[in-house]
Amino acid sequence: MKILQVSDQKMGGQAGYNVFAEALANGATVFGLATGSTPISIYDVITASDLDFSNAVSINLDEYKGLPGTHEQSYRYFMNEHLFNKKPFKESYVPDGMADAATETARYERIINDNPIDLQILGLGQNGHIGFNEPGTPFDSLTHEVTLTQSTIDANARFFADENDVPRYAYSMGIGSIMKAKQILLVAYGENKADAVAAMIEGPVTEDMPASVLQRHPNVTVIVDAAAAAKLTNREEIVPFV
Ligand SMILES: N[C@@H]1[C@@H](O)[C@H](O)[C@@H](COP(=O)(O)O)O[C@@H]1O
Repeated sequence: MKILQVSDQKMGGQAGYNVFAEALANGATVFGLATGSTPISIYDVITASDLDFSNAVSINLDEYKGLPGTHEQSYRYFMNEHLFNKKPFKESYVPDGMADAATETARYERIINDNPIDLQILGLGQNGHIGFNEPGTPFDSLTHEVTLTQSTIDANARFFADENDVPRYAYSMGIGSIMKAKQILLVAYGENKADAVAAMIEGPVTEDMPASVLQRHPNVTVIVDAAAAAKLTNREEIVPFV
């Protein structure tokens, strides 16, 4: 794993943009994208740039079950607002939260197989989840319906008027689907991610800590700020991004 430490999220946006732009320059045509507050600064730099990815395809990690793409808290809406409406891909796939679970998860996994992901961007849950793969999710899981944990519901409640409005289920790429990507960029900021960052990089590889599976992937870059990196003990592995 390559670990880049940035001074703040703005620098993280630049560092993440560099990884995206380099992949594109090297011929990447399929980008796996993430939602959450973490990747926003990367999308800001991408949309302000003159990068041309109008012939590339994007595939998002996950979507809340039961929210239509027009709902302001749906991940489709988020992606439209932060990236797709400003700079479109040739095609952008996000799971359809209104579709039947069995049909939609099978359809989505077929999309991933038909469009192998060159670069997958990931955020990190406070409990170490990637996509919506909560602790205990099998490492060989494919796109599936997820029951969100209380910790994830609590973390996401800030975006909804009422905690009871937070969906309890989601469709998510599985850990096996994510690990098929040729390259992975995981980004984490803030002290509330520090435990998960340390466990992901230095802890045992276990399904109890979904992101620890990345230790088995051959091409992973991690972007962290000082707060998220605070609990790493092998400090010499950390490369400052300036
Ligand atoms: N499904 C998303 C994840 O993909 C994201 O990584 C996580 C962290 O979000 P944030 O970046 O806002 O901390 O939130 C949600 O659970």
